[in-house]
Amino acid sequence: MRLTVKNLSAFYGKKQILHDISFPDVKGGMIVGLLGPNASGKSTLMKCLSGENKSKGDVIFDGDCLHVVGRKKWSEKVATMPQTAPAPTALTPTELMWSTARALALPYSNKELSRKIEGIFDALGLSDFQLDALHTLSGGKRQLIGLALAFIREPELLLLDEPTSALDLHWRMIVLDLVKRKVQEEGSVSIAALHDLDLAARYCDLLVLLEQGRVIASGTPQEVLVRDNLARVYQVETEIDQSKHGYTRVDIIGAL
Ligand SMILES: Nc1ncnc2c1ncn2[C@@H]1O[C@H](COP(=O)(O)OP(=O)(O)OP(=O)(O)O)[C@@H](O)[C@H]1O
Repeated sequence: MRLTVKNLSAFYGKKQILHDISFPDVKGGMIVGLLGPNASGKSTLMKCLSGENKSKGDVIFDGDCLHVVGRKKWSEKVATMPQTAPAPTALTPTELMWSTARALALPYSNKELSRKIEGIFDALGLSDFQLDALHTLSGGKRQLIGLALAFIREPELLLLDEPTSALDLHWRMIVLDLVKRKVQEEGSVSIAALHDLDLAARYCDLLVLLEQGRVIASGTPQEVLVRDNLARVYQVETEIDQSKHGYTRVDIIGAL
């Protein structure tokens, strides 16, 4: 599995939002972190990679070029967890999972689907809530259901738009540990838009730092998370060090 993104540009109407986005090829088993301040283009890039938004340039995954195979075939391999959690309706998580899987015509028997849903709910701590109406669940739990809906598709390319924004510290780690394990075991690729730089440093193999729709830096966390990049893009003064567990750590001193 390999994802290539070269010279990707995207527009809303006539306004260009993404400008010639390129980053190093992503191999199976890797998590890519998309970083950048509000409105830098992370969600737009996600939507281009999922095929939801039109784009120009080269987007090639597992030998298929997005702009050649078309959205329908592309979407068979891709699942997105959008920035917004599933709406707080009267549906239960179980009903939502079943209706989504059947609407997507996922090729599982009832028994297989039931087992898969059970496994995902178990991994995400949702088993006790599976028969509760969504509107009775917390924002964090509904965010986890958004992730469960992406997992049920067993995608080769998993796109996560701020997947942990509503989660507490414990669940942030559980979710990203799970994504890491999945991509490593399945050889799939995940791209996650993240605001938390320490989580990005800890879980991502490659970081892509955006500013106003352009790539400012891409590479390993050590290469991208440096004082000058963070001062330029986020207007913050930082000190960067290594935690004793070997992760890059960003100490934010203050706004510039
Ligand atoms: N549907 C749309 N129509 C027109 N412009 C849009 C639309 N969606 C986003 N934009 C613009 O595109 C730019 C990039 O937005 P985008 O949502 O991709 O940024 P982001 O980095 O994901 O931001 P955030 O961190 O706040 O979620 C912004 O200037 C935004 O106003």
